[in-house]
Amino acid sequence: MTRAFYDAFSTALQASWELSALVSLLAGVASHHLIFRPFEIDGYAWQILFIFLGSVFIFVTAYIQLAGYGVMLALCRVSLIATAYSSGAAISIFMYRAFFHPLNRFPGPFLAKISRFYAMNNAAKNIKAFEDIRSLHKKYGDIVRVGPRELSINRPSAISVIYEPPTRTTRSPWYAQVSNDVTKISLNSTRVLKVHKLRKKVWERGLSFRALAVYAPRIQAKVDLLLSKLANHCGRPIDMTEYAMFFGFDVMGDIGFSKDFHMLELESEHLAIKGVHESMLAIGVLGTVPWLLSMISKVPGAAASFSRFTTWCHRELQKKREIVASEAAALKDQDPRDIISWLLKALNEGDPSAPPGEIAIQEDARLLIIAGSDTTSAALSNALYYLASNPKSYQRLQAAIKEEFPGGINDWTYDRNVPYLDYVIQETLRLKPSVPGGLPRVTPPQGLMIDDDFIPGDTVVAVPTYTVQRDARFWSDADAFKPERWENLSTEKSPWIPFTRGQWACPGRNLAMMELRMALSHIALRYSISFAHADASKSFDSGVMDTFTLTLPPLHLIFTPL
Ligand code: HEM
Repeated sequence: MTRAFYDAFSTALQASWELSALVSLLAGVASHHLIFRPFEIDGYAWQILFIFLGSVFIFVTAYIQLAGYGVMLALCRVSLIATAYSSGAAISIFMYRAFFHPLNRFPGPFLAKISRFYAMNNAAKNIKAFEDIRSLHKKYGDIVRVGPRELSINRPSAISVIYEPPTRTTRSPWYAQVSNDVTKISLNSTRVLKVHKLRKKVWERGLSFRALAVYAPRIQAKVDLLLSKLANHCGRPIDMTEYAMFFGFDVMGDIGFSKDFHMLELESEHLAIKGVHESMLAIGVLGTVPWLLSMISKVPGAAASFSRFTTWCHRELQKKREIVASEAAALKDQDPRDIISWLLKALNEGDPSAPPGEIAIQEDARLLIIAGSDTTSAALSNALYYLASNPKSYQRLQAAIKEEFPGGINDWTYDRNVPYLDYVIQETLRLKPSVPGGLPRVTPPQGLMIDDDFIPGDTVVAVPTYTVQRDARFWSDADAFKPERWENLSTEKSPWIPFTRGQWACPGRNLAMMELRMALSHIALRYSISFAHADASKSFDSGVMDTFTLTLPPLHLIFTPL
């Protein structure tokens, strides 16, 4: 058998140059249809590259050893084979995507059909993927082919079909950038429905109303600290993007780990958090081509700045473990005091909803800081931007809060409901959702129907959050900030999805609302707000970047005491 293979291989090597090129070309076409197309290879880019290079090496050696070629001739011959193979694969990919793909009946830019590099090129130009998608929908309609196998679907009816139970969609390969191994990834990267559902339970406990009651005084303390910084800057410009970011991370450090980043106190960014922010731009651009981001993130040193944050999280997790172990007996009947302790408690008690392994809890530790900080900070800055831009809405907010708390700040308690405050937050998250892009899901093999449109199986679909939340067909005066519109609207029945919906929805929604309500009501009771200079409003609005979460430019405001 081995001998027969050896003889056949040697004979094949002797084939004419034309025949070798033709066979290699066909092998490229076959690889596309038998491997690249049916299998999810996004996470294996390095392996594929190494197999390709390894094959080149084996062929060069074989031509020299078995066919008696000189080195130069062997290199030329193998270059021809490699080029023919790559061309076969590339031509096949191009032809299939451009002319034979089941998504061909959906409109979209021609280059988007061919490659995700189209989206990457757009994202790299202005880092405003959410605006790019909105323009595509204006041009092409409700369903746009935004990638070879990607559809963006700007319809309220698509929200329930794609995201809400009993949807049969799953998370797309975008979520597999770290790994597909459920023991090595965070909740947010988990794509297996059953595993995700189980893991989500412990997060829901750690972010339940009962848990929030334990965290509330510490959030209040951070609000007080933020207010003291505003008092120090009274009447002078302050960059609220920066201070809202300090606030968001300090809160998550505290209720996530019972650890203080001291960013508000020191008025500077913690080194570990700087690492996160330095990586955001790359995520915004490279995230448009998931296999490339996955590939680059595996290059040693490529994620150096992010690894400062990873190191911080691992160290804090380790310390926390020791604290939880030493306090276990004393605190037996008490609820954990921070989110990571809920996860550790589940792990220690063998609860099936605990992170399934050491790496999984490390990933969750990172997730809890990242998911909870920039999202809430962006919402706070954006709310202040809209309130400064719309003095009437701000006065109405102040009046509504004063009506509930006639004694002012000393009278304030969290348990009293101020509907207009929630309308302000909802309207802010409608116009500027902290996660503005559509969250990609894969349709089940049998496909699915959205109204009368059949979406084929294995298609990556998403409802573009920013676009659907600003569509004039679903919102009157869609681009205007009008908190009062929420008097007659429900967040669940409108195409309002800043926290997304269903099983994958944000478990931190109530915590975010708590932080935002506390911060905004305290500010409204104490200060009037205005822009620091004529350009402050415009430059803030136009400088927003889509780096998966929003990255905001400086927001220069002046707070004047009432
Ligand atoms: C205004 C603030 C916030 C917004 C707009 C927001 C939005 C979102 C969105 C859209 C997702 C889905 C992401 C995806 O599927 O890829 C998500 C997931 C998540 N969020 Fe939030 N979030 C906010 C605040 C928070 C806070 C304060 C926490 C607290 C830790 C948090 C924790 C999480 C977690 C753990 C997930 C992953 C959920 C899962 O995979 O099932 N978020 N968030």
